[in-house]
Amino acid sequence: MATRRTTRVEVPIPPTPNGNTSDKPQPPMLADTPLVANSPFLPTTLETALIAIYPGTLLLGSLISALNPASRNATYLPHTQAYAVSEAPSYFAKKSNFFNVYFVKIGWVWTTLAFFLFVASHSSLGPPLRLKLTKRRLQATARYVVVTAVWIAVTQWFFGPPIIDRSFRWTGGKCDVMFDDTRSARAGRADMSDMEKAFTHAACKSIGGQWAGGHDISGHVFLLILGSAMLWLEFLPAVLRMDGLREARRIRTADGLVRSAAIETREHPGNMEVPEKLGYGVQGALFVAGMSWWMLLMTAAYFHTWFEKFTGLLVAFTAIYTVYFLPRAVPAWRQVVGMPGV
Ligand SMILES: CCCCC/C=C\C/C=C\C/C=C\C/C=C\CCCC(=O)SCCNC(=O)CCNC(=O)[C@H](O)C(C)(C)COP(=O)(O)O
Ligand SMILES: Nc1ncnc2c1ncn2[C@@H]1O[C@H](COP(=O)(O)O)[C@@H](OP(=O)(O)O)[C@H]1O
Repeated sequence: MATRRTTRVEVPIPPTPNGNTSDKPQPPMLADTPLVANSPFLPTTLETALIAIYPGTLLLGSLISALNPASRNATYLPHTQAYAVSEAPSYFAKKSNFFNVYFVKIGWVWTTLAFFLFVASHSSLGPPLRLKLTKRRLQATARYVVVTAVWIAVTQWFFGPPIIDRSFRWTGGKCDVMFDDTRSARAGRADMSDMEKAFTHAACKSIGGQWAGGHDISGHVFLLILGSAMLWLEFLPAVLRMDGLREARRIRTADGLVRSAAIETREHPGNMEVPEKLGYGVQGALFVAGMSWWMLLMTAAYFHTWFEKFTGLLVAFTAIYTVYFLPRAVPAWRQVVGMPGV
C-alpha cells in the first residue's frame, strides 16, 4: 500500500465555543496535513488566480489575432516579429505607437520610479517620504536589485550579449547582413568587432542586418510581466487584508516547520498594518501595472509567435518565483529579501 507523504504544519488556535480565544498563550497545535496543500513552495489559491492572469492575457491576445479579420488578412513577417507596416491591423500593431516608444521601450525606468515611489511613500514600509532606512525598505530594495539584475542579464548585458541574444544564437539564429549593401551599412560592419557581428541583435539591426533563424524570446512579454508582477506582489499584500495574500501564505521556519507567514511580523502580530488610504505610491504602481497589462495584451495580439511569447513568460515567472515565492521555503534566502506584507 502506498504511504501518504505528510508534513508538520502549525495551525492557528481555533476560537472557544463562545467565540473568544483564550487570553493565555497556548502552545501551537501540530497537525499532519497533506504536503501539497500547505507546501511553502507553492503560491496560495488567490495568488495562483492572480498569476494566471498573465497566461490568460497571452491566450486572449492570441485569440484576438486569430479572430480579428484585419489580423488574419495582414502579412506577418517573422524576421521583424510583426505585421507588415502597410497592413498593420491596428494602431497598436505598429512598433512606432506612442505607448511602445515612451512606455515599454523605457519600461524599466517607469517600473523603477513606481517601485521606489511606493517604497518611499507607503506607511507599511516606513515613515512616508522620510529618509529612514527600515528593514522592510532595505529588503524591498534587495528584491528590486535581484529583479533588476535579472532584467539586465536577460535583455541588456550578460557578460557580453544578453541572454535573449545568446539563446537566439544557441538555437541556430544569426545576423544576416548580406542583403544590405548601402554605404552606411558597410561602414557599420567595418566598425563592429567580430563578437558583436556574431552576437547582438542591436548591433545586427544597426548595420541593417536581419536577425533571423533562431528562437527569439519576446523581450516585451518578459519585461512587461517581470515589472508588473513585481509591482503587484509588492503592493497588494501591503494594501489588502485578504488571507490569500497575507496569513494564508506558508513559510518554512528555521526549525523545519511550516507556519503561517503572519508569524514573521513582530510588531503587529498577524500581519503589518494596512493604511486606510491607497496613497500616491500605490496609485503610481497601479498605473504602471495597468499600462503594462494593456501593452502585454497588445504584444500578445500583434507581435511574435505564441512560443516566443510563452518563453518570455517562462523566463519572467522563473525570476518572480525566485524572488517572491522561493523565500517562503528557504529561510536563509528569506533573511535577505524578506516577504512583502509581513
Ligand atoms: C549577471 C548580470 C547582471 C549584472 C548586473 C549586476 C548588478 C546590477 C544589479 C542591480 C542594479 C541595481 C540598480 C540599477 C539602477 C538603476 C536601473 C534602473 C534605471 C533604469 O531603468 S535605466 C534603463 C532604462 N532602460 C529601459 O527601461 C529599457 C527597457 N527596454 C528593454 O529592456 C528592451 O528594449 C525590451 C525588453 C523592451 C525589448 O527590446 P527590443 O527587442 O524591442 O529591442
Ligand atoms: N506592444 C507592442 N507595441 C509595439 N511594438 C511591439 C510591441 N511588442 C513588441 N513590439 C516590437 O516587436 C519587436 C520584438 O519585440 P520583443 O522581442 O521585445 O518582444 C520589437 O521591435 P524592434 O526591436 O524593431 O523595436 C518591438 O518593438
